[in-house]
Amino acid sequence: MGVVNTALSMMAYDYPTEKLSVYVSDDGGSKLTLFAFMEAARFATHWLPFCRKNKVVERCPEAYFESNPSSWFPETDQIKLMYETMKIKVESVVEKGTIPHDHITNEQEKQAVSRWTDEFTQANHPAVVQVLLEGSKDRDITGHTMPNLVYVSREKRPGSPHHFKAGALNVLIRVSATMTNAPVVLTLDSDMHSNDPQTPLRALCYLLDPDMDPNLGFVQFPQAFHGINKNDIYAGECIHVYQIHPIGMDGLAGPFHVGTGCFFRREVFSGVPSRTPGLSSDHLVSKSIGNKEVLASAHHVAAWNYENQTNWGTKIGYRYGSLCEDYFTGYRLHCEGWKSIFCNPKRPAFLGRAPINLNVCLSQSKRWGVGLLEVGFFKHSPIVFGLMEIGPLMGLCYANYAFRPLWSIPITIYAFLPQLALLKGVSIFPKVCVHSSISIIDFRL
Ligand SMILES: O=c1ccn([C@@H]2O[C@H](COP(=O)(O)OP(=O)(O)O[C@H]3O[C@H](CO)[C@@H](O)[C@H](O)[C@H]3O)[C@@H](O)[C@H]2O)c(=O)[nH]1
Ligand SMILES: [Mn+2]
Repeated sequence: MGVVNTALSMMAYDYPTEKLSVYVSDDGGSKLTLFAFMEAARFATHWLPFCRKNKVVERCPEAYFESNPSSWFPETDQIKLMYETMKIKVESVVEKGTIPHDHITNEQEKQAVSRWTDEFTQANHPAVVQVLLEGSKDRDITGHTMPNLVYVSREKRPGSPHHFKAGALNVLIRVSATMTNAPVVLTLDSDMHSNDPQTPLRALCYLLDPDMDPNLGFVQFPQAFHGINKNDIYAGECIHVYQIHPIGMDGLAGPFHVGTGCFFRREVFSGVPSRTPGLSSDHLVSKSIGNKEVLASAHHVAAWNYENQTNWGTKIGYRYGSLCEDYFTGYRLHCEGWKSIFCNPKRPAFLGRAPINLNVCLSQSKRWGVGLLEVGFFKHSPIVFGLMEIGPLMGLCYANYAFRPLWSIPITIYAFLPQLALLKGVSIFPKVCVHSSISIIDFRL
């Protein structure tokens, strides 16, 4: 239900629905996820007008109902019941691992689910691009246009590299380019939700401002979290990464990309003209997203071998080669001359989940450590490539992170050495001579 809430909170943005398209990437390739989104699409036709009519600020349904809103509207009980029913239905389907026949209500849904044949596995399956809501056709219960909602599960074949999240995002960039090709793209992780319906307007204020540097490539919002334990014992909030350093970098070429909560100009991903003419950032999509041709090209660009012999991952799209694809991609964009801006409104634009147990925390730290060193010690190292491309200060900012995992060596030594020295009675610090003298500092007012 987490990712359903992510999508619903974005679909309910205060933004003309006919100009809004939400693409969901399911890297697990599960028909249960597709089912959850079919249900979400139905619920959205009630949720969106409810939020609009009552000017609800908290547009993530789970967070809204959890917050026990003080201003209870006449329809709140009804919509809450609707949400709870959907949640129970989806959770029971996920628990059973299969979708009962009576849960499939129309031919279109039946056809979509039938693509999960016996051979369909998580690591070996064709691309699935399913339009769940089509702005030009679907209406909410008040007759208002719905935003587009598209489910995407890219093709996976055993033995072929899929490049983790960077690969998934590149597929979404291409699929959205063939279907709607909006000039601004927001990326949001599945463990986050929008916390402020005005956020697109804030980002557009920067991106559309004629006085702004035309090289402004992305507007980065900080990551903020909910559900962190009181003392945040695993330092999951990472305030220096998400709040402090970006403010400093904002005075230079701009903050780094932190993987989520970021509005990009689509152009930044185009790098050089791409293989399919329809994928250039300025082409206008004239056909509806349900059109057969459009769907065919969406499936084509989500194929496992589409990127072979192309510049995807090297010169265009999210860059491959580091487990920290966000840091690496932002860095390469800065090196190409793009600028970024930090937008940190009082009410957090997005809220997400941070690691709250040791296991998750360690595996995240390990992944980040490996990802950062992959940048530090290879071809595009900030201390060589970076210093030349973005100058000493930005180069230093990026190098600070690329080599940060090396701190683990002195820190580990420091954690054990004093205790060992104490047990052995060896002094590890230089001896200090204490002279028997007394100094008096006399302050007079
Ligand atoms: O093969 C993969 C792996 C991950 N994801 C998605 O990537 C996102 C982030 O993954 P998560 O497990 O939440 O990683 P975190 O460590 O919490 O993520 C932080 O660090 C990542 C870089 O390591 C960034 O991409 C994230 O934006 C940043 O929040 C999620 O939406 C996943 O669904 C994929 O789509 N495919
Ligand atoms: Mn996460």
